[in-house]
Amino acid sequence: GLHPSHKMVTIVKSKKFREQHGKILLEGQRLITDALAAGAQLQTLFFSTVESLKALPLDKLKRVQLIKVKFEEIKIWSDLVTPHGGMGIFRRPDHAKMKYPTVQQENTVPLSLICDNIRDPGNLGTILRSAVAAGCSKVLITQGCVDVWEPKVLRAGMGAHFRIPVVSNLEWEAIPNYLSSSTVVYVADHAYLGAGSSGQADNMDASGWVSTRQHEKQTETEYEDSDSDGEERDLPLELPDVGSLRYHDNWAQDQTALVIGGETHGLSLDALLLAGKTDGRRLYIPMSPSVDSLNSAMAASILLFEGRRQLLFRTAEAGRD
Ligand SMILES: C[S@@+](CC[C@H](N)C(=O)[O-])C[C@H]1O[C@@H](n2cnc3c(N)ncnc32)[C@H](O)[C@@H]1O
Repeated sequence: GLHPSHKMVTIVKSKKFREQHGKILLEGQRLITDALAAGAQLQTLFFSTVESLKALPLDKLKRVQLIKVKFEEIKIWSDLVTPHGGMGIFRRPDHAKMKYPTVQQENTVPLSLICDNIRDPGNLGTILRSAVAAGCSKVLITQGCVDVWEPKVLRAGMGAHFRIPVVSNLEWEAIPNYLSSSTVVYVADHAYLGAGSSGQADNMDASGWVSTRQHEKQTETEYEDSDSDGEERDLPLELPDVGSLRYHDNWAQDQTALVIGGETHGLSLDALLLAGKTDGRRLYIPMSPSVDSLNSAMAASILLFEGRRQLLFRTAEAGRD
């Protein structure tokens, strides 16, 4: 029969357990090492050979419950093809208490990523991996997204969770608390709406919204889901008139945040409202007319690397005079 730990691992893999007990499961030597280096707290480690233990920082294993199991058992539990280095049960990391790699911190640009309704774990992990590679300073993840500690997200993230602050489970109202007050929020949108009347202060009423409703079709299809949590809320009578820029136009100037929408739900109304409030724009990657939209992770990568390029270029320009 199976080792009693089998049940334990199966349970730790469930979202309910992660939420109720504040624990996560990490597999493989690389991820476990990354997590330990960032200060995540390992509680229980399942390992199959003493060899695999040696690859881990021994000083960090002092107060850890070590459980030796047969390699065959780890293979049954693991999502990895070659699950060397075992499986560790960690306390769910608190971004405020983590220590991220210095080389990563030295290479960030003032670019934050906000994930909105990303439901697919492979996409979310891929997006995190790109965000780290593009030198984002942090990633904010709203409640409409898949759990960032789900094994598939961790696997696709390739250690991204332990390289920059990833703040998850956020309500939209809390997002501004994680952005400096000068941050301009841009939203990735596969629909190109033209310049809109954004920026033309004479069209705006006192609240900063403009009162033209140019894009009837979009307001009906894209935002149907924005209040599906059953909560009654006062929607603005008009959508904020947030105009579009192409991704290669100048947008990343100073403190910048980028919102990426989900696979089926797209952008939320909250995202657009925040873009409107901060004088941001929609960002559009021009596509062949036969294509409706790009995959969320693909769009995120293109925009993040372009944002990085623009931010670095501006810094270089400023440094010259
Ligand atoms: C698959 S698309 C969303 C499609 C969804 N059915 C909808 O109606 O909104 C996923 C997300 O990727 C981003 N995206 C996709 N294609 C894009 C493009 N060409 N330009 C800018 N962002 C794009 C947007 O943030 C979008 O919400």
